Amino acid sequence: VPPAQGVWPLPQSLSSSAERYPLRPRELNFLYGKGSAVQPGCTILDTAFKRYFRITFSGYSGGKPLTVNKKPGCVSPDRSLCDSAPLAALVVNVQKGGCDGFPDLNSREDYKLSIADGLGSLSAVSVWGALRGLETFSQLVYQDQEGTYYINKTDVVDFPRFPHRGLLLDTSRHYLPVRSILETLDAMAYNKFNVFHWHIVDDPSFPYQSPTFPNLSSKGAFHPQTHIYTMSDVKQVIEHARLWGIRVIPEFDTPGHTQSWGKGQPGLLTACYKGSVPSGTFGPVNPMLNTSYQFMSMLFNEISSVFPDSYLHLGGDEVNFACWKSNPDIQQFMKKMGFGTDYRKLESFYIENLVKIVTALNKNSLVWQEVFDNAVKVPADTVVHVWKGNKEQYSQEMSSVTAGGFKVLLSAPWYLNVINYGQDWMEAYKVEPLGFNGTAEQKKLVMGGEACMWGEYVDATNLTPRLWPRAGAVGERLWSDEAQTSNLDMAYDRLAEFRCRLLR
Ligand SMILES: CC(=O)N[C@H]1NC[C@H](CO)[C@H](O)[C@@H]1O
Repeated sequence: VPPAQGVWPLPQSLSSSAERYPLRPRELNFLYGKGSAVQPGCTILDTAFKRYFRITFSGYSGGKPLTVNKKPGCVSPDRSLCDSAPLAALVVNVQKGGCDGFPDLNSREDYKLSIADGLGSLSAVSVWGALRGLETFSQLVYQDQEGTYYINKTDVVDFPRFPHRGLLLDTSRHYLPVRSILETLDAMAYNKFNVFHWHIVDDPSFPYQSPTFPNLSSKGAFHPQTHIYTMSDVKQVIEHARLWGIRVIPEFDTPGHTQSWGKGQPGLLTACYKGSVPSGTFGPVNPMLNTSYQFMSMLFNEISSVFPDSYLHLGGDEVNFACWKSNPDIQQFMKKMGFGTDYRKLESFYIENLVKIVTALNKNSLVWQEVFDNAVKVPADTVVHVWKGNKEQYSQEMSSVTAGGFKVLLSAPWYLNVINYGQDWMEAYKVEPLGFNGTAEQKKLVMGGEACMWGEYVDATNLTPRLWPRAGAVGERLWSDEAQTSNLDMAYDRLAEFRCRLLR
């Protein structure tokens, strides 16, 4: 694969020529341009320069400068006469200042990269775009058979097709050690993903250590000391992600998927009944008790200060009404509220109250599609996350949600926890997020999507091989131009090359 074609995801525009420049690792400098609004001392780029030096020259052992080799077609016996001068520097110019912030949905990730006449120049509007350009630069460098590093004369103008390009990890079905999360963030950056959707708690375990409610993890985690995320673990993940330009959006899924919550917060979940007596099992959060909302208010108040992103994912998926139906107090409450026997109204009552709590904390909400399907009244800027059904069903859902005026994210065809024999990356690659019936206005409401790796059968032993390079197919679909990425054979060659890079 010609090196420039190896860049993954494919840039919006890339042109390169046979002209190439050798690179001497010990002589190449990443420099801030004189006019750059960002200068040394910007942690994000200072650390990125170091990181990308290691990544670009990952095969380099620091030995003597490698012999400089022939330019193609060079006939002089004196090899040194043949090569162009080595690339001396990559000069980075960032238009807007700001290095101590966090990426968000509106961050500018576009950049321009040109390698010509022995000089590399990278310009970007923000540091986040500069990070994307550094990733592309690192993928343009290659070694010839003698090990000399080269980069071809190249011009790149690039920007993402969608602003929300996410990956969900589920740390409840199986605990994932922090190092697995950090490694995943690194691989996400190589694929230009920019959102880590941390599905941090669920039915089986509650590993998030809440300073406000320490019993939630001490009673609800798989192990109260070893299978938890302390505040410093959480802050380490958030900072590591920030340095890569990746947002961290936590999901505390309620009212369903909350079995582990009940261990540390007695009285929070609905007691299920068998006839007229409690069965001893528990169901969704009890939506009729004020104590439930007081608890949620305190917990989400803490979560809002721990996680800086302006979005929180509230879940709202797969609420099983059977337990609510069995409980005589709930039955009483349904009558009092005039909900009749429509338990979707009770679910809406709960979600509406929760969204009010979260909105009061100045956070925007992401919710799974059931919240929309059950006609829950939510603020207009709530993002609906489509996850159910086959192509026909999720396309219909995308159409309905955007017709309702809501922003939308697509995950349904990208449940990578579902594995098949062979090259199933192709199915993920062929997805067209805008392939539903709708007006141009509706299409503008598609913020992007997320690949999901649910943890029922995934832990640190198989997470990475199950995720990569399959998730790369989603990464290219969400970053690159649709028309330029419709050929599976070309994608195969580039993805194979990219996988080799990942293995370095
Ligand atoms: C929104 C959503 O996906 N909810 C559940 N659906 C099935 C998944 C496994 O494929 C997980 O169990 C997940 O918790």
